[in-house]
Amino acid sequence: MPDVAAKSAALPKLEVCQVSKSYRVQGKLLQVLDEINLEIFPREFVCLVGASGCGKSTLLNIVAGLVPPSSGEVRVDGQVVPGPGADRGMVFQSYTLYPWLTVAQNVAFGLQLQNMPKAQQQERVAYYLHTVGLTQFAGAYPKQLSGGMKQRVAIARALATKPEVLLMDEPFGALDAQTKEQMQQFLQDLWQQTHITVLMITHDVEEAIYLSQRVHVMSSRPGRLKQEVPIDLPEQRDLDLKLSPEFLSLKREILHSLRE
Ligand SMILES: Nc1ncnc2c1ncn2[C@@H]1O[C@H](COP(=O)(O)OP(=O)(O)OP(=O)(O)O)[C@@H](O)[C@H]1O
Repeated sequence: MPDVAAKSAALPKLEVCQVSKSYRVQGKLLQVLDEINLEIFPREFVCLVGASGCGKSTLLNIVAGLVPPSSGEVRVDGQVVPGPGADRGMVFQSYTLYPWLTVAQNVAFGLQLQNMPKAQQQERVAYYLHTVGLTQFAGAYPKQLSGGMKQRVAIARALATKPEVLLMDEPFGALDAQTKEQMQQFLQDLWQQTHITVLMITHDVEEAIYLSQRVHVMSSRPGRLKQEVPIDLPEQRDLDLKLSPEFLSLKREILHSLRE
């Protein structure tokens, strides 16, 4: 975790500046997000937690450039981002692999769009398939994979273009409890290896604490960031940590904040 001095010296990797979002629904203005300000520093893993419908996906989609904000802006390395870009890799909750492409072709998809030479693509794909432990499944099709494996392919695909920030929208929300815990351990280990900057949304408080250095709690209607909770737990984590008094105390604090 960046200590306070190191953090203040570093420039933010990702900035969400005064972002608000409203939709017009049946002639009325529905304010979904109200003046969201957020800074994420290089190598940080930050989670947003909030009740269903509080605007988490809307915020992440704005950061990804998939939805325009009504006001405010998003910056990566200090530059305003006007739309989607290879600097932000995205992993969604639902499986978004192309069923007609093999695992390796799915991971190569963004590289092809960048017109990367074939040999370099193969090298990059092999590296990221190894990173997510799926080398043996390079030639398999998505329908031959379990839910957890599909999400590992989606993560490899998002990482393959070497984004500055990885954005994750409830990536384990569709998995059973046991697979979900395995994937949390997998993502924790992956982050230890790559130290990529991550912004993830989840409504699973334990998952947020286990994975992050900071958790932001969102309130609803309109969505606001109401509390920032630093997660002062050791960087190296295993699942037993979830039973420790420090972990349970953080969980209590965040659950209380969500209920207020
Ligand atoms: N395109 C849209 N038009 C109108 N309203 C929308 C649109 N997209 C989202 N909303 C509304 O914005 C609010 C926030 O939705 P959003 O999906 O961002 O919440 P969320 O916190 O991600 O919810 P969940 O955890 O259930 O996925 C909801 O009330 C939703 O109905």
